[in-house]
Amino acid sequence: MRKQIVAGNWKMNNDLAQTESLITSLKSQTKTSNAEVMIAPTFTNLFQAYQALKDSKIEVIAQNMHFAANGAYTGEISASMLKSVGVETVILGHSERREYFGETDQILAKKVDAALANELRVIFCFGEVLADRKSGNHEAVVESQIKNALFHLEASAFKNIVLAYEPVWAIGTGETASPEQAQDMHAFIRKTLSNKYGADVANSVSILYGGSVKPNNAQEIFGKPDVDGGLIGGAALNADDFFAIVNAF
Ligand SMILES: O=C(CO)COP(=O)(O)O
Repeated sequence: MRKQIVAGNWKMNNDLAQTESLITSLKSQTKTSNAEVMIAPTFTNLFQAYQALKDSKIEVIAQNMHFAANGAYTGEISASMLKSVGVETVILGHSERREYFGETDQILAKKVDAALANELRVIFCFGEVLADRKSGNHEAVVESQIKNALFHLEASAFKNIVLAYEPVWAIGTGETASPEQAQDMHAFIRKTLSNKYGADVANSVSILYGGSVKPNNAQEIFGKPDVDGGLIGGAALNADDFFAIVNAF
C-alpha cells in the first residue's frame, strides 16, 4: 500500500508570528486522516515549527537545500543543517526553483544525491509548461526531467523518494489539471519508473499532484488510482482549507 501524503508548501509566505499562528490553528484540527501531513515553512521558521509540531502528526519539511555539505555558498542551506533542526524531508526541483533560480536537471541530480546521502526523504517535483502541454510534448518533458535527475539512482533509493507532478500552468493560476489529465500523467510516470526499475518499485512510489488543489477539487483528484496525494500551495496557507484537503482522503 502506497503512502498517501498531503504536503503544504508555504513558499515565501508567513513570518515567525504568522507561522506560529497558523501552526496553532493546524494543531486545533482534530480529525484524523489516512494521509501523512506535512508543512514546509520558510527556512527561518523551520526550527520553531519543528519544536511546535514534534509531538503532533504533522511533519515539518524544507522547501529546498544546497548540494554541498558546507562552504562558500552565501545564502545557502545544507542537508545537515536541515537535519540539525529536525527536518527529515526536503522538497527539490520545484518549478519556481527551476524557473527563477536556474536549477537544472544536473543540479537537481546532485541535490537529490546529497539529500539521500544525508538520509533525508526527497519530494521531487517536475512538470511541463503550458507550451509543452499545448504541443503534446508534456509526457516527453516529464520523462526527461525524471530520467535526468533520478535515473542514475539504484532502485533501493526510491524508498526515500516521493514524486510530485506539478504542471506549471496549474500552479497558482486557479486552473487545475482535470482529474483525468492528472491520472493519465501519473500512470505515465509510473510506467516510466516501471520500465527502468520494475513494477515493484513503480507501484511503491507515492506520486503527488500539485497545482491549484483546493477543498472543492481535492476529493476528485485524490480519487484517481495513481494519485497518492497532493502538494498544496495557496490553500495550505489557511488551516481550514488545508485540513479540508487533508480530509479529502
Ligand atoms: O506549487 C504548488 C505547490 O508546490 C502549488 O501551488 P498552488 O496550490 O498555489 O497552485
